[in-house]
Amino acid sequence: MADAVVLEGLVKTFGGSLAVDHLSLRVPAGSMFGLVGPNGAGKTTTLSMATGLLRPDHGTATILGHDVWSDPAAAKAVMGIAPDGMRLFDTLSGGELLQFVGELRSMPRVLVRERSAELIQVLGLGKAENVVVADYSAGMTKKIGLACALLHAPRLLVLDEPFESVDPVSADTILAILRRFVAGGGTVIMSSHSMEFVEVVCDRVAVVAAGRVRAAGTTAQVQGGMPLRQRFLSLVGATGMPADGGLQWLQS
Ligand SMILES: Nc1ncnc2c1ncn2[C@@H]1O[C@H](COP(=O)(O)OP(=O)(O)OP(=O)(O)O)[C@@H](O)[C@H]1O
Repeated sequence: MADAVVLEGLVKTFGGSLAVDHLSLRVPAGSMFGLVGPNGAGKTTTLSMATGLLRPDHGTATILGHDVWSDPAAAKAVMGIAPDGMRLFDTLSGGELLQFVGELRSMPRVLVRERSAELIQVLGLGKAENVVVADYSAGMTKKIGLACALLHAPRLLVLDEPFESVDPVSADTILAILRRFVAGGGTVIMSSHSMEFVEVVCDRVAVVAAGRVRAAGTTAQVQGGMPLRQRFLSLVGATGMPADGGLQWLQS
């Protein structure tokens, strides 16, 4: 299987502190790929460098054969991204935002209208189509962000926590959309903190900690015969409450 994403030796330092440390990763085309790791592991920084939002200090990112930093237009044409906390033009309504994104992508207006109507309906945003995005709930914002990422029918979707804040019905819908996308040859990379979810949904997974890949492969390979949560904790080193019980004052 050809690789949809190839990351080689990515490095990013913020103010002398290493966020991503010579990270290399391959994501085969047609996979539903989960990127997991503790808070601050470097997932968002990695995805930002992979999608052309953040310039790496070192290393390369190649999307479907296009180098993200030497040929950004070609790379960005084939991907749809919904990064965490992405600033949307939130003074626009959901419908206007999709029109605007379509224009940025130089899509024909009729096509944008057709696809927007379908996405808004499927994602259950019908009542919110004419409401400004600033007034959306967290889950609605997630869904309109996904609609923006899907509008131009990309071949790679890069999603930061796509199911966070989303209700179970909408999560099922989003999952069905992503599965259909992958069945059609598309590739999805998603970051997530839900091990149970990644275990069920993703056919491949990479565990990142302190800016490095600790394990990567098919989900079954990474699990090594144990629940992903357990494998994750053993890979990243579980740190929890001290055995002697910290925070004694909470019981006072
Ligand atoms: N713009 C920035 N300026 C300074 N430090 C940053 C910046 N962005 C990220 N970092 C630091 O880089 C490290 C990795 O952060 P990153 O957001 O990539 O982690 P993450 O794995 O996505 O975490 P989370 O699961 O909490 O979202 C952290 O130590 C973070 O404080």
